[in-house]
Amino acid sequence: MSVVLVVNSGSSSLKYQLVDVGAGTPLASGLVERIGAGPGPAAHTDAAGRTSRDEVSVADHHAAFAWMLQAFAEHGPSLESHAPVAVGHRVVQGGARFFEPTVITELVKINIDELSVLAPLHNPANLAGIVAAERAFPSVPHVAVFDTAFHQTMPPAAYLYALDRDVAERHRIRRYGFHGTSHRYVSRAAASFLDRPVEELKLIVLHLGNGASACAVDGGRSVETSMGMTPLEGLAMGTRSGDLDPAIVLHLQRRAGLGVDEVDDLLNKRSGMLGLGGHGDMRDLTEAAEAGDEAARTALDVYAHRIRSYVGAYAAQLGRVDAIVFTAGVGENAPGVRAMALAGLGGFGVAVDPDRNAIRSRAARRISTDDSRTAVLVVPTNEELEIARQTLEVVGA
Ligand SMILES: Nc1ncnc2c1ncn2[C@@H]1O[C@H](COP(=O)(O)OP(=O)(O)O)[C@@H](O)[C@H]1O
Ligand SMILES: CC(=O)OP(=O)(O)O
Ligand SMILES: [Mg+2]
Repeated sequence: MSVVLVVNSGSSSLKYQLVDVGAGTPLASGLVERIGAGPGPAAHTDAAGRTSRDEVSVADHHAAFAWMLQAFAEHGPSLESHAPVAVGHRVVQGGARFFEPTVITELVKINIDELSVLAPLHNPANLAGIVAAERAFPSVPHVAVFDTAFHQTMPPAAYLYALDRDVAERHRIRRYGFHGTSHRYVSRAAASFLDRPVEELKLIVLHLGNGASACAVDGGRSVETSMGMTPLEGLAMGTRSGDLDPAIVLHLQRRAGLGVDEVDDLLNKRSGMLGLGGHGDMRDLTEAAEAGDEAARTALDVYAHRIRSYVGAYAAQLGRVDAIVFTAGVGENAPGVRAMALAGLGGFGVAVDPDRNAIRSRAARRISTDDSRTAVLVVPTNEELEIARQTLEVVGA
């Protein structure tokens, strides 16, 4: 059995999953929240799906790992009989430097740290998780799997901003794209569902989670994606604005008197569905909209409108679309959002079947009508399994 521990360290959370890569199944998973911010929820789920919940005050990522080790010891499975052969880390920003999963050395850590200027909200937390995990698991290799890696195949026409070339190069300003691990996994899973080689397919993948991004996948390679230099660009998200006129940022500083950090906070944490509709969580937002809340309804309209714009743009870039694929928390679980996003596209050969769309399932499925020229699919993502597989490949276990 090849067991890999997958770690996704956020600024205030630690998510982990122990994966049996051969079987493709999780042996355990868990989450510690509100790291460094007083008492917060923590949960550990064992292989049988039993979840034990706790309320913990963890000061930092080291303490979060200590909680995790304790949870394994108390609730299983045992990390002695299911010892991980490697630890795979989600790292958000790999810049133009990392385009493959990479065994973590001191030099790699310096590079991840240095790339923090391009992902100040993500890379420092990823690095803190790596350092803590190395201490908890000192005798196995640690591997970084980058969100940006899959998008390194984008052509310059897609990744360049129309900025002064010297300024852009000096500051490494370009589109990097994120959620690559998910876009890669889902595009392959969609191909396998359609029973066609991914090399033959032109796909639009819509990863709609708390963060959200669209990706045009041509022959299995990312050719365009909606997130840019940072995960702020593109679709409207739970709390992030997505696309804006850049002059708005200047206006907020010049006229509204906001400082740089205040603008950063506004655009990343208080905008999107939260800012427009009062709820950053799609479940709460759709509930409010159904109860007649006008602001929530309008926010949903904006969310769907933005997705439709990207679908149209990517269809034009690809020249043909074999399938549009919904994934992640919202994409997998919110039929109303899926229907709104693709409404009115019948003239372009995209037709969602309302009955198929309403079916709740955890399996990959088709939700388009039989005569829809473009298939519309729901394909659950599994970033942890993909990270575990790539980790195992690099360490050659
Ligand atoms: N049944 C559901 N209906 C609507 N939205 C859902 C449902 N389940 C989860 N979501 C939404 O999915 C989002 C979280 O997606 P997820 O992929 O888990 O995010 P992330 O990994 O980026 O934290 C939240 O907005 C949540 O409300
Ligand atoms: C990169 C990114 O936006 O990640 P998440 O969706 O997990 O916030
Ligand atoms: Mg996610």
